[in-house]
Amino acid sequence: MGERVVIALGGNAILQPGQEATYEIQLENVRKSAEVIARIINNGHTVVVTHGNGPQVGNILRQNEEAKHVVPAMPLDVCSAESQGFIGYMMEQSLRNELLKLNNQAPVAVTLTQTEVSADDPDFQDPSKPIGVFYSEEEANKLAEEKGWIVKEDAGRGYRRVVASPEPKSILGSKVIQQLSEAGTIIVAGGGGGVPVVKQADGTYKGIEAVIDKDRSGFKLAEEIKADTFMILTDVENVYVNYGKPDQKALTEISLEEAQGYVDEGQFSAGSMGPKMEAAMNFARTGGRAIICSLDKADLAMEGKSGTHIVG
Ligand SMILES: Nc1ncnc2c1ncn2[C@@H]1O[C@H](COP(=O)(O)OP(=O)(O)O)[C@@H](O)[C@H]1O
Ligand SMILES: NC(=O)OP(=O)(O)O
Repeated sequence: MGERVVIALGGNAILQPGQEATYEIQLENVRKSAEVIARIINNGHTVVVTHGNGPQVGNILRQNEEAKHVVPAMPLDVCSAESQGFIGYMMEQSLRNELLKLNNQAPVAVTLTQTEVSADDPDFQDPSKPIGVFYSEEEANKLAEEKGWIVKEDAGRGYRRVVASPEPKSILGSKVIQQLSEAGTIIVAGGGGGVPVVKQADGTYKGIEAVIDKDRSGFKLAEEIKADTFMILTDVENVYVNYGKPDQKALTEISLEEAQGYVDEGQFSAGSMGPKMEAAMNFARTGGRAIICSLDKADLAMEGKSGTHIVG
């Protein structure tokens, strides 16, 4: 039977480290992702796609800062909204085109989503979210000094600028996303984690400068719209124990208890697999099906034939 599945697309699905961030390269990456997602839809599932924006929002922020003497610079929450629009445009068009190739007429829509966070979140004091391009340690330190950036090492892949990444508390408008999804519409939502907003004393919302982790917001979205499955797509086929060591072992199906044991052993790096495992385990705790798998084999993973499955 068809399931309602939230798919969180990793940064690699839009731009791989080292690739030039041209429109053409990003569109082709998105098209390839859409090809796999279209197969899942064509197998009878209703998909809500959510995606990262780290490279894109970093580049948009930089464009704003470099051109601020010509055009006023926009704050980071507005850059986040711009990145959602940009990636949502590529994703909607690519999904529709790939579905058409399969003679599938499923309706596709993008919702520009806001995500509530707390202004008191500790990440505002010690930012952790890498955005934009990668630098050598030397280049990164020079930029930090010149521009007042905070830079950190990103999961062994180089140095990047970091910004605050508060924990998502709720997805604004998730009811509408749920209704559309229950009616069979394919939705792109919560892109880049959603635009971060805070609730004010009078109940109104306003933007706050941060970038939310899309695996954490993807879990919130999957929970709030009561999805059957939450699937995190990345560039490795499985989650591994002793990852990168000669005795690394692929995990195929693990219980929450087993997963917690590996978390306690420190098996999952903070800047990469850690947040994915945290999000997948949180969803499994709600009784749903949680999968971490490679983008290329997402359709197989959906049928239980690939990836790491965490069961509650
Ligand atoms: N235990 C582990 N098992 C599998 N991959 C791991 C593990 N620990 C760290 N990783 C790394 O996590 C990466 C995926 O995280 P990340 O690059 O942040 O994903 P994405 O950009 O796709 O969201 C993999 O490419 C791998 O190098
Ligand atoms: N917002 C976010 O998590 O982006 P990346 O996945 O690109 O880091």
